[in-house]
Amino acid sequence: MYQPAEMSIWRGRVDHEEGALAVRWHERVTAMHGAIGPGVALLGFRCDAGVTRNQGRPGAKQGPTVIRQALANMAWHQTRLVHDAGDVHCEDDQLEAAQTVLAREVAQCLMDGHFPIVLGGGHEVAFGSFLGLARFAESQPKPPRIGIINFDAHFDLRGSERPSSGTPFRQIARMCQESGWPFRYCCLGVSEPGNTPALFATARELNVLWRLDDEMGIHQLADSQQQVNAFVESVDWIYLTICLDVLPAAVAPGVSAPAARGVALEVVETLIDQIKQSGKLKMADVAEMNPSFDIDNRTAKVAARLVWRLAR
Ligand SMILES: N=CN[C@@H](CCC(=O)O)C(=O)O
Ligand SMILES: [Mn+2]
Ligand SMILES: [Mn+2]
Repeated sequence: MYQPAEMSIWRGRVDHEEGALAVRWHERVTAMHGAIGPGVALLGFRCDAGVTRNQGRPGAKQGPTVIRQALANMAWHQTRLVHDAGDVHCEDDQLEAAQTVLAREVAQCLMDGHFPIVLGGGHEVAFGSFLGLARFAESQPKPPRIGIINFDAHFDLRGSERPSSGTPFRQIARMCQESGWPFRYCCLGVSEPGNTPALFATARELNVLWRLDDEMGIHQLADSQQQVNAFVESVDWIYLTICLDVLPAAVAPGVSAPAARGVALEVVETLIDQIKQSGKLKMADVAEMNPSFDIDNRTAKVAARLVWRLAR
């Protein structure tokens, strides 16, 4: 289920006649195995099972490939090392097993001092990511308060028996309840037409903090920043998860459920920078990249740009 990095994917334009600073990602990313020090660890989660189970449009399995391809050609402005930590493959419908393997890999990256960025896959990636972070948290002398910040048009709080891309935060809430941990979840960019009253009721029951997409315009940025700041202040560690369908469909068409409105990229990027500057960000993932519905690699490029920014 786990496969080490396939480094042949890291290729792109070469600008060496421009001098020593003319460097792109494909010339700097190294394989995790044999890594020379802690850095950013890119880990792919190749999975269609979550979206398929959630009545969505499959294709996210190819997400990690197209995000890496888009990253490969980006200019290198990074100050830290970036390692490719390989991929977790979900075979057929073996979603739970794939999430368990992802958790193991994430926990290992964290133990080794890396900053994991997981490339999805549907949003079922979040349960594996959180499991890995929770495992690492348990190894700390003092258990940290973990806060989840999800940029998403959807709560993904479905209560279905079968895990899917629509259930990860409900699964996490259940796990927290069973373990006696508080569930701290902040969902930014929620679309009212995209979530039934039942999901809003669940969010209320679980004390979820949220902000609607139509409360996140550029003119409302200060209020959004204040809400994010208050949440960040209330926790020790942050797990950041970005569902690409939080962005307008014109910016991110390559997802299972494109957003009619969405939150502007400039707002999402500004808030991500704010979260990063807190120094509490422990890991991140980018979910729902689906190349089957992309237009001219727009979504892959925007996903890569977000990873680029997180990995600065
Ligand atoms: N991970 C995405 N989940 C959304 C999909 C909504 C849709 O397909 O319209 C959800 O379950 O609500
Ligand atoms: Mn979503
Ligand atoms: Mn989602």
